Amino acid sequence: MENKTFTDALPLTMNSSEKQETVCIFGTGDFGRSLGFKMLQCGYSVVFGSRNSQMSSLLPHGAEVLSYSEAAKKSDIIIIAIHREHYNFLTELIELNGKILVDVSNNLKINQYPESNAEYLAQLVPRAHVVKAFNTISAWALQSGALDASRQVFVCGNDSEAKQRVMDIVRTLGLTPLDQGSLMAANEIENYPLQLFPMWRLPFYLSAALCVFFFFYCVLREVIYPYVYEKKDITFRMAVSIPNRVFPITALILLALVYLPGVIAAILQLYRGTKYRRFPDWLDHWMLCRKQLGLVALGFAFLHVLYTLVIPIRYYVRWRLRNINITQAASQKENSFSTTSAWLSDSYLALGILGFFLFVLLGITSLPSVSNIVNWREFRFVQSKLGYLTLILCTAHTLVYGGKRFLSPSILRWFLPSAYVLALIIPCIVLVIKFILIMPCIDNILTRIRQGWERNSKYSTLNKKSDV
Ligand SMILES: NC(=O)C1=CN([C@@H]2O[C@H](COP(=O)(O)OP(=O)(O)OC[C@H]3O[C@@H](n4cnc5c(N)ncnc54)[C@H](OP(=O)(O)O)[C@@H]3O)[C@@H](O)[C@H]2O)C=CC1
Ligand SMILES: [Cu+2]
Repeated sequence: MENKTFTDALPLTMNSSEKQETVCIFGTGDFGRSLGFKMLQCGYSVVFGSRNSQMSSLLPHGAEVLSYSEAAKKSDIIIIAIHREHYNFLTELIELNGKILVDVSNNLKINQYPESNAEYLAQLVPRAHVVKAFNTISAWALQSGALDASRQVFVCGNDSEAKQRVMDIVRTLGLTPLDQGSLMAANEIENYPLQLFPMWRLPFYLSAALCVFFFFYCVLREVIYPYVYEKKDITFRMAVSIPNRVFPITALILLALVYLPGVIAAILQLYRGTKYRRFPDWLDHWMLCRKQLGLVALGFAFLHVLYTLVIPIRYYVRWRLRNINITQAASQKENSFSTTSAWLSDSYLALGILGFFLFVLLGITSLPSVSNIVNWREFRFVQSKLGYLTLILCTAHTLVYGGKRFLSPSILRWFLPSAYVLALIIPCIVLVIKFILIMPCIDNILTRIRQGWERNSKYSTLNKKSDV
């Protein structure tokens, strides 16, 4: 990477004839310096407020350093790049009255203080207009220019003019401001950088739980059971064969779980007869992480493909094929060709390949760079229609692979059915309910509910009366 230093800061966006806007930054720490560097680059003139008003070699070239109160006089926008614990001295600065104070601070823990840092600042300097911004951008990213993943700057504040001016700065710095409303949103904005993969947590835990459960289930049925009853040591199956069951099963169940909340929501709407009631929190959260669930499912499907491709080079498989050949040669008897088996094997492979292809297509269309170029209707079409088609193909792939083998009672071991039978439960439930929901009579009611029609007309007349 190109090694930039603070002294290289040169205006990039403003030409010399334009009057440079002055911005004041309180605090010459890591963040204050990085932001100052970026602002100088973008054509602002920067004045630092500091306890030590001597110019240090660490500060960007072209910036001025003054005492806090002197610096505050230079600009009506002051960025407070100081930790909340040191805000106290700001109460004594009368120069801050009427100015726009930008709170960039973060905390070490979620909900560390009763009120957000920005609200606390607003209490300390009640006559200033406090705007929360920049806290999700790191000093390192500002300095190195590595802002690709985090160009979004959440902005909130009670004074809309102040907020607008801060958003203009954000835009000039090449970042994307996202207006989050009043200062009440500051708490959420401050908690945001402290969250670790919030939307990925449920998919990760769920897939880990499914993998562990199905792994031990398969080991019990396919390794321990033969050992107990036939004294056969087939523990080697734990390396490839069993994972190659666990991964597709996990992928199929996760894919079904992407579509399950949608059908639950539809059933809830049908039952309540209105769309004007909130879904329970767990359902809301589940709906919000469907994309992540789908991507994790795609990862497992990919693993299944890799594990399947190595089957021909496995020692056990080569040994078995050779033995069959030798036995047939010795007995001079050829196994007869079974058209049914050929059909079954080819169709489950074809279903698997097509299912995987559509799965990958679904994954690609969920990427922001792709979903941004299709409209909402096209996105819904791909994610819903194509998604269900993928689920149908993958379920059929599993069904054909198992065939009647999984369902015959003789395959029960310790009363446990094959893991594939368990894997098919949720996908089949989702597909059956979906099939019922798209039947014209039910689909009509659902469409009307979604257009705002209330089934319980007495309720709606009462409502209208109370509105009057
Ligand atoms: N570092 C980062 O990547 C990010 C930081 N932030 C936020 O920016 C703010 C500044 O962070 P950062 O620059 O990393 O912190 P630093 O500790 O590096 O800098 C804090 C600055 O605050 C000033 N300050 C004023 N009063 C005091 C005091 N009593 N004791 C100590 N320092 C004081 C100091 O400047 P001086 O010596 O000039 O007076 C000091 O350099 C924090 O609120 C942080 O949460 C937000 C996003 C990212
Ligand atoms: Cu498969």
